Amino acid sequence: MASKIITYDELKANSTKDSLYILLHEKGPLSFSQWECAGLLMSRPTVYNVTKFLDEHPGGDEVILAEAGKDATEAFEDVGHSDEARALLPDMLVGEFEKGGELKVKTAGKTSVSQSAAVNTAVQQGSNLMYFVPLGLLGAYFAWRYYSNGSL
Ligand code: HEM
Repeated sequence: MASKIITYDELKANSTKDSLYILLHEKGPLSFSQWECAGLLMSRPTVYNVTKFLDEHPGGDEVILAEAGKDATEAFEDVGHSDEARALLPDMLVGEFEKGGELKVKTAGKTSVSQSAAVNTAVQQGSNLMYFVPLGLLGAYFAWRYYSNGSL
């Protein structure tokens, strides 16, 4: 099926209440857990026109507006939208997002990327501690045995 290609500029140009496009990675015919395993390889970045739906959205218009000009996939999936919610998407379809446009979306959202990098570093440091604390205790134990044997 030939699909319209939406550029990053078009996505940005439609980021108000009067005209709002949302970028979502369409998961295709797989169920969510299968899609999660297959990761982004199986999904296609797709643009939807949600302008008319904004007032009807059970989660309110602000949460969707906050995703304007960004990749809304994570926000959309985090909510755990029902199959009924997903079934509404085809009627709002505008087209496929331009290849490489995602890079621009990622650059535009740099702060959140660096924030998650900071979280990753913190988690990594936390798991390093998990190794160092027991190793340190073991070392202290042997040092104690060595010195206490020596003094006997
Ligand atoms: C075109 C995209 C979207 C559609 C078609 C859609 C549709 C729906 C529908 C039908 C519901 C009712 C519950 C359900 O059936 O799952 C819902 C709830 C909700 N949606 Fe969306 N949604 C969209 C995008 C978003 C985005 C981007 C967010 C951002 C966080 C969001 C946040 C929420 C929240 C928080 C609820 C829960 C409301 C509640 O139960 O109080 N939605 N959505």
